[in-house]
Amino acid sequence: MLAAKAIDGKLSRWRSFVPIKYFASLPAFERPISAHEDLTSGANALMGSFSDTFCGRNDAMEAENFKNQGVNGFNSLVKYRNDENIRRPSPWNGQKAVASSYCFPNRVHDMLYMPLRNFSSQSSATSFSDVKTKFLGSIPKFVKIVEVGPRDGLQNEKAIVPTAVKVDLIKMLVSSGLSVIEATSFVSPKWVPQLADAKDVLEAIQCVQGAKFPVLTPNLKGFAAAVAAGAKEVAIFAAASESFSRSNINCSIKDSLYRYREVAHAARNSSIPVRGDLFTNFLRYISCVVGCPVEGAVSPSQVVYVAKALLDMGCTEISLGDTIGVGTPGTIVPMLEAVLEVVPVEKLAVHFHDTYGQALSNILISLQIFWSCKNYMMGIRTVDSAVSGLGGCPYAKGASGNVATEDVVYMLNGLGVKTNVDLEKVILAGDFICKHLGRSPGSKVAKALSRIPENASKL
Ligand SMILES: CC(C)(COP(=O)([O-])OP(=O)([O-])OC[C@H]1O[C@@H](n2cnc3c(N)ncnc32)[C@H](O)[C@@H]1OP(=O)([O-])[O-])[C@@H](O)C(=O)NCCC(=O)NCCSC(=O)C[C@@](C)(O)CC(=O)[O-]
Repeated sequence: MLAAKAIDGKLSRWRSFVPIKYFASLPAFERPISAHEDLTSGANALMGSFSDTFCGRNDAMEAENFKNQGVNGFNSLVKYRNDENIRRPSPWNGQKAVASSYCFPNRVHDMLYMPLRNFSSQSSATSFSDVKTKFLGSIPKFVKIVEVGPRDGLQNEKAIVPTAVKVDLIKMLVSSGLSVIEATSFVSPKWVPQLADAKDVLEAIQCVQGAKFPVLTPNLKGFAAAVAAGAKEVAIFAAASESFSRSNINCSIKDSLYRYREVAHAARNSSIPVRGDLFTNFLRYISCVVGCPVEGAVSPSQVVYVAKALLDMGCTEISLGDTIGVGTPGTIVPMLEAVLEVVPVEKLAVHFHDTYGQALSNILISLQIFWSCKNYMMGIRTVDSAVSGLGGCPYAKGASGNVATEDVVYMLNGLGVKTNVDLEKVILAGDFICKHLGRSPGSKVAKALSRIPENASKL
């Protein structure tokens, strides 16, 4: 087991830019711990919130004991509090556990947190709209989900997925209502052999109606090949970190921007009718927006520099990628604030990997964020995700999958945000590709629903 100090040292790589103003209302312990707040003061704060919660004298003594044991005590305190939460009635909302016992037999923990809603992710409580206005007012009514599984997901698979399976997956995703599906990449097959069939995939889905199929293009060669295969939208991908740029596309940030200006120029000039339609969109990525596998924390100013360059060259949408999934709301908010200074909110998208399990909270804070000085009253409206949480980047060691589309849809349904995506159909698509890959679904929602008897679910 790693010593606590070593873990703390590793984590401090990602902790440089912690804002307090967005989190001022959080209890001290739940506020992001900044570099100068150590675990012992976290234990102090936890003890405070713990004592508030349980009030009893024994609890206070227990908490004091744990506190005196330093870091180990901190962990024991968390465990003690969790155990007590299970043993006692839920202290936060006073609701009794009502989940039908046959759904989660012997799962006291699940039952305590199960809302009184018969497995629906959507609140039926009348007071929910008040809560929504108070806390979730800036959340858009509609969120566009950009499905990146067939590209970001499959580029990272050890086994090469047959073209026909990729095409079937894309068709299933379209039938679920997803309106933008990143289909593949026109990159060097020596670098990403998993997507060497880009031309065949794109040609095979030309007749599929109902969705857009952007493809990644790292240079003019990729752009030309994509257009020849029928692409109507291309996405470029720059990095906010110098080292990642070199390992991912073999050139500096500056050189990559030069290449992308060439692609942008070609895109603008290619009012070439592409199989009947005009070439429409030129989009997208900045990788490593809060952390780089080589350099550690990435400063918001580096992201702003690249974002401004992409905007100036004509990108219609800029997706901010936490490529290795190290961000928390504590680092995502200052990065977004900085980028919103130069890019209008309606042109931004977020792209989170779930390595540390932070993706949904990062999405939620991105939907909530608004830039009061400029009167943006709504947060970000475009979210990337991958069916079944597929993904990772072959050039970002340690990056795990993208946030799962199923989990994002479930959360947005729960918030009453429209996506036009049918959760059940995405789950089927996830099941299809996971069976092919020989693994169980990476989506928590898909896993949970697979455990519930069919007639118990009202989703
Ligand atoms: C950019 C290059 C091509 C430079 O690679 P290079 O080796 O520096 O390029 P080069 O110009 O020297 O060419 C080398 C060879 O590649 C060929 N080539 C050159 N370009 C192409 C092309 N477009 N399509 C097909 N072939 C190409 C070229 O013709 C030549 O072939 P050879 O003469 O040796 O036979 C390479 O580094 C590359 O393909 N990198 C792509 C890496 C990649 O796809 N990474 C994953 C996507 S990024 C990501 O996942 C992050 C993101 C977007 O999801 C956001 C997030 O998660 O946060």
